[in-house]
Amino acid sequence: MWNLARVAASVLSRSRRFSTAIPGPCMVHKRGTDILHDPWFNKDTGFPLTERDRLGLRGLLPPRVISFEQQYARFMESFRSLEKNTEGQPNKVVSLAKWRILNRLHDRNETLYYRVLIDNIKDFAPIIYTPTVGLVCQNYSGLFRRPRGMYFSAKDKGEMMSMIYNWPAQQVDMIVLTDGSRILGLGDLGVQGIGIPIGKLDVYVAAAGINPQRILPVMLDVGTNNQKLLEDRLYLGLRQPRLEGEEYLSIVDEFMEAVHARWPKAIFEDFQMKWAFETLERYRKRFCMFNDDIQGTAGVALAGLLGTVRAQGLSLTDFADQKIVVVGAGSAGLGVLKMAVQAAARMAGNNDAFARNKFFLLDKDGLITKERKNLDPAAAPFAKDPGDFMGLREGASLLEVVRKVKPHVLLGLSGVGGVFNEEVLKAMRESDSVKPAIFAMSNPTMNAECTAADAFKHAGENIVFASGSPFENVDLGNGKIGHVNQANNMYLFPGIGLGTLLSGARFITDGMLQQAAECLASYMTDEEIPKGILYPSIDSIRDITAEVGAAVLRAAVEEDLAEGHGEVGPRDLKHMSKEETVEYVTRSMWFPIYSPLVHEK
Ligand SMILES: NC(=O)c1ccc[n+]([C@@H]2O[C@H](COP(=O)([O-])OP(=O)(O)OC[C@H]3O[C@@H](n4cnc5c(N)ncnc54)[C@H](O)[C@@H]3O)[C@@H](O)[C@H]2O)c1
Ligand SMILES: O=C(O)C[C@H](O)C(=O)O
Ligand SMILES: [Mg+2]
Repeated sequence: MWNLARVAASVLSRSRRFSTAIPGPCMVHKRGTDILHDPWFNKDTGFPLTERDRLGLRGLLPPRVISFEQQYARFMESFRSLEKNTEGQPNKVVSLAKWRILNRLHDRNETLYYRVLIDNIKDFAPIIYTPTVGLVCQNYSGLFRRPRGMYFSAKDKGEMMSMIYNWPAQQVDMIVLTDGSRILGLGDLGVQGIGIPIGKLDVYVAAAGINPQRILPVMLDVGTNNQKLLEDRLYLGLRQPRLEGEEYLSIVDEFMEAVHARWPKAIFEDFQMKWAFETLERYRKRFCMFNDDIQGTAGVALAGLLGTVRAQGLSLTDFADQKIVVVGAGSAGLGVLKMAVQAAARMAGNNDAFARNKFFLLDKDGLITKERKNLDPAAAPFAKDPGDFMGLREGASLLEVVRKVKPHVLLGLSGVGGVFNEEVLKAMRESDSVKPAIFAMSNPTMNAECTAADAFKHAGENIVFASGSPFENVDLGNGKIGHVNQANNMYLFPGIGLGTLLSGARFITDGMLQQAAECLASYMTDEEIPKGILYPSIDSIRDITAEVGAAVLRAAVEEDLAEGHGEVGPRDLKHMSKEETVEYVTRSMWFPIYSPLVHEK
């Protein structure tokens, strides 16, 4: 059950900072320029003289040794001057320039890259992740300089088991995989979608402290149906239409078996988008995997929805009475509905039918009812009986639904920018809630269902607002601020991944995901919530991830799924208190500092 007592405990733990122990030595099998060209080991001008001797680097670098702090300051200075020099230029130009400077550092020196990323996560997350990552994917073939991650294509059929051994790392803990068929709200971007696994795994490193030597971004290229890309002479992917049906699944099956054979404990995240539900069902009991668009998004949205109940001064059990209009019946929207209905049903004493009654689902053809032709089986459980709510008919428009339902929450996961137009937002003024909530969760920024400014302007100043991509807070005048929340699955996926990894569980269960959502929901205090602050600041993402990771780990222990990780076995995990589990998760996070390098043949 949703437990407000957690709130107090979680606030206490927020003062705790992650520790930075003195690093142990790191074995390296290379020497000389090979080390300088390897971003995992490269320290640029930071190699101490003794290490330069040991590793055959003397003379390959300018003589002065620069400290890590100085290197950090130098990078930040160049970043700030780039910001200044690009002031006033089009958004796209500025965003790509910022991405390039970070990407160059990523390619050269990962330790420094992840350190600046962690320390400046609020500023840099929008560059390496949403929304700029969308722009990077759209332009990937032109931006391409060097590969990152692995590419498996339909042409590799029969070869994947051996290909997987081409990856240089001995151990991989976390894999993010896409087939590029639905990249944010930008559609099919084919091989260019690799930017998403790269960006998500950067967030895994920054937020969850997954060791960057143990991550693997993967693109599964089965073709693209994007005609523009197929005709683009720079396009780097397979120039063929997407494989479908059994042909498609046989490629994914082969890939899954190949990876599992080498790293049976690796966790997969964010599975194929178009095939999201089918692959989730197909693999979730055989492999340690989850689908972030379905499951991560659901948890983050649910945490926000529960926050809106608290913001209205109601008790959490009142969630069961909230009327929620979900716009978008894809992998994300259906995932949110499923989890929200389960939570509402629990609160209403397991009355599933009662809970469903309060949810309204729309897609591009309007309100989904049981009369819908070719009703998607995944949407069927949420389809309304036509006419049963104030005469709402099959295909009713969003405006009509909002006007009649007067929902407490309007939640968009449609991928369509601007569908919450002025009329729809104005209709939300008639909401039955004292603090109506508007969640424009589609990414990137251009695809958000509305902007933050429009939401406060048209729906009123008393709303609670959340968006998938970041927006600035809105100045409402007279010293009042309209707070903008970022309802993005980045609040949960790092903790789900890290908690699962440390638990050693072989599967990710609904119970583990529910605990993750519940943990995030209880993170905000009773002082913050009435101000419309539903999620913590991204600045505290490591602390949040430690809490979420611990919640996931403890759920795995409770379900008897935990097999332990490294030296810490299942019995140790069982005996850890909640606080000790959070400490353990925090201690397990990799933190970027230069380790002494020792050459080994
Ligand atoms: N904030 C987050 O954490 C988060 C997480 C996952 C997905 N998303 C975003 O959600 C969006 C959708 O993702 P998805 O995987 O569900 O995509 P999808 O393609 O599976 O589903 C899109 C759905 O929107 C519906 N739709 C299209 N046009 C519409 C319109 N004009 N009015 C109403 N509905 C309309 C479609 O019919 C479909 O049901 C994307 O923009 C994605 O970036 C955000
Ligand atoms: O990538 C994001 O920012 C969130 C989500 O996974 C999405 O697909 O939009
Ligand atoms: Mg996604």
